[in-house]
Amino acid sequence: MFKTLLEPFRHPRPVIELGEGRGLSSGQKPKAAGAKDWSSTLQRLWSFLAERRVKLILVLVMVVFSSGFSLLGPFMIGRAVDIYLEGGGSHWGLYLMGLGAVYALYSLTSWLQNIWMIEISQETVFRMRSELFSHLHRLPISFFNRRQQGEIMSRLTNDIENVSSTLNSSAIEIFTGVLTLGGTVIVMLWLSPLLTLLTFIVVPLMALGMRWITRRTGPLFKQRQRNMGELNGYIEETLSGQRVIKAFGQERRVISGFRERNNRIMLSGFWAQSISGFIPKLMNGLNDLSFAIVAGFGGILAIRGSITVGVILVFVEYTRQFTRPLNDLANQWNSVLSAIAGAERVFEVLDEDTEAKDEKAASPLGQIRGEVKFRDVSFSYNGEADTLNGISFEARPGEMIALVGPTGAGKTTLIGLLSRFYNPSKGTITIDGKDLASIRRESLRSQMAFVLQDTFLFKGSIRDNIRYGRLDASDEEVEKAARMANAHSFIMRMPGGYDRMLSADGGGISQGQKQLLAIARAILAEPAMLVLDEATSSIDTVTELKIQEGLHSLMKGRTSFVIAHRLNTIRMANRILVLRDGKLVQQGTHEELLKQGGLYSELVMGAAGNGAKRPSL
Ligand SMILES: Nc1ncnc2c1ncn2[C@@H]1O[C@H](COP(=O)(O)OP(=O)(O)OP(=O)(O)O)[C@@H](O)[C@H]1O
Repeated sequence: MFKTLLEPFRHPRPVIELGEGRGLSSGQKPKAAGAKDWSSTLQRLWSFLAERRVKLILVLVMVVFSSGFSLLGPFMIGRAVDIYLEGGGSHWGLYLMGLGAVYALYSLTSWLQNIWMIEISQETVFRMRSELFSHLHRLPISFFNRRQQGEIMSRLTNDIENVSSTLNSSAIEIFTGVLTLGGTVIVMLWLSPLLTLLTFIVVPLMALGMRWITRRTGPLFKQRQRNMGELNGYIEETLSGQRVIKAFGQERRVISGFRERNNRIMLSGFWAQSISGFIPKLMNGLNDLSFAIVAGFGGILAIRGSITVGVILVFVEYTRQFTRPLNDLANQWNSVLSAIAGAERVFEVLDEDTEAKDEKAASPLGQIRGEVKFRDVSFSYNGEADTLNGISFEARPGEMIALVGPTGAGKTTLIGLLSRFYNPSKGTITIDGKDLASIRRESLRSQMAFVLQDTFLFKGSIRDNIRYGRLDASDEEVEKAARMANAHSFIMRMPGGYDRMLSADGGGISQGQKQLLAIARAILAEPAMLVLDEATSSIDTVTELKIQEGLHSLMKGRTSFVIAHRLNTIRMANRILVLRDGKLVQQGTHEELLKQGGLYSELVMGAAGNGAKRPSL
């Protein structure tokens, strides 16, 4: 066990900010965060807090009061003792009554500062969380291509929670600590500069000890946050991949993968907590030392008559008060480090570029006819090799265009460009003669509907899932769309009909039924243009026929782009685009292309050999 725990020290893991998911090559690893990064993270965190500056000022005022009252307490005790010893009558009793009032006010001001600080911290993390979530939804598809969902979620939950709990508890402690420390030193110097200097002997020792400890714990807290993100990513991936894991009997491997990641969290957590656990011990030891110094030297000074016994009492109490905030600050430092690590990971996502902004002059599209032109369009994912190369074609309004070609030919990428998920690196795409780059994304996508292979259904009723196509559609319109999509009869056969609740991602219904719901959803949206990715999974002939009919009603009068896998669909197309290695190698109707021979004929022959049902088109 101990050998394993020592592992991070023998082979320190490289600092990898976003793990493999981010797609950074080893030469691109981000730098380890230094003090400069911390200060810029703290500045940004401050910019969030500063929005609540009025409340913050109130908290500070309460901190000043409560610190003042906590300083006044021991002073009054000392005075009461001195007055009693000097035989000063009943004055000492008045001091004790005043002491009661001071402690009551101390409790009130502490309570107010706590309540207000909790409010500030909750509002701050609420804004951070909202900003992060809306930023995530403005990020380009390429961002999500590079990352695990669970890792992203960990930033929204764990990391923000870390910031929240530190703001809740540590911020007050730090304000109070600094103020109490300052106030204590001033009063101590006023009472006895000599004793104060003697108390200060322990300060350099404290600073050295703290430096030693935090230098070790800081990176470990950061590591723990990263490990937590990694584990969450792994959990999400393995839960959503349950079917594949079970089908390939990979449970053991998955569990051992989990154990490995869990172990990393345990190790970084163990060392971060264990080393930071030395802080109170160190502080207590040094506290006792300064206590002994003050008591010993104070006693000598009192015997010589330079100070009173009351002053020694006050001093002993102040010595405790002097080391306590230092102790608190030291303890809070670790949680501050952990919050900084969390905030850094949140800001990292906030710094990601959102989808390239629409050009200033970008205009809304207006109702489109659906004439699409690609002019010498090229595109590359990584800025190196072209995924699409010199593509030119035309789709007239209402035409159905089938995209065919071997796997990896670039069919999905072409559709991605048409929807402006990506921008072409060369060439232009126009809709009704307008350059896509000059059209607002939102107005473009609002006129397009997508029926993709991996139809996504949300947790909710069948009706709500269809209504996702047009939120203001009435129940009658929803049912009409379902009838046109051929989905009505299967919906009515289900218990609950349209109100039947689906679990997340349409659990509880078949692939074919999911497709029919997706078609109904698209029909309801009444788009001017359609993008269909025909399912490759085999569906029974009856359902397939229903899907074909549903698609037929959907495509009528709409410019449609279909990534087609079935000969029946392809034959229906007004034009077929044949892609190979990112190039458009042939285009025409089914008959024209068959006459030409070439890749299309080969694909169709292969398909025929395959039983003509599922060609590898
Ligand atoms: N996000 C991405 N980042 C980098 N390369 C990608 C990305 N998506 C696809 N590619 C690459 O681009 C090429 C074209 O992929 P695309 O998905 O467009 O092909 P496809 O014709 O739709 O294939 P399939 O029929 O298998 O779905 C492939 O070589 C693929 O590896």
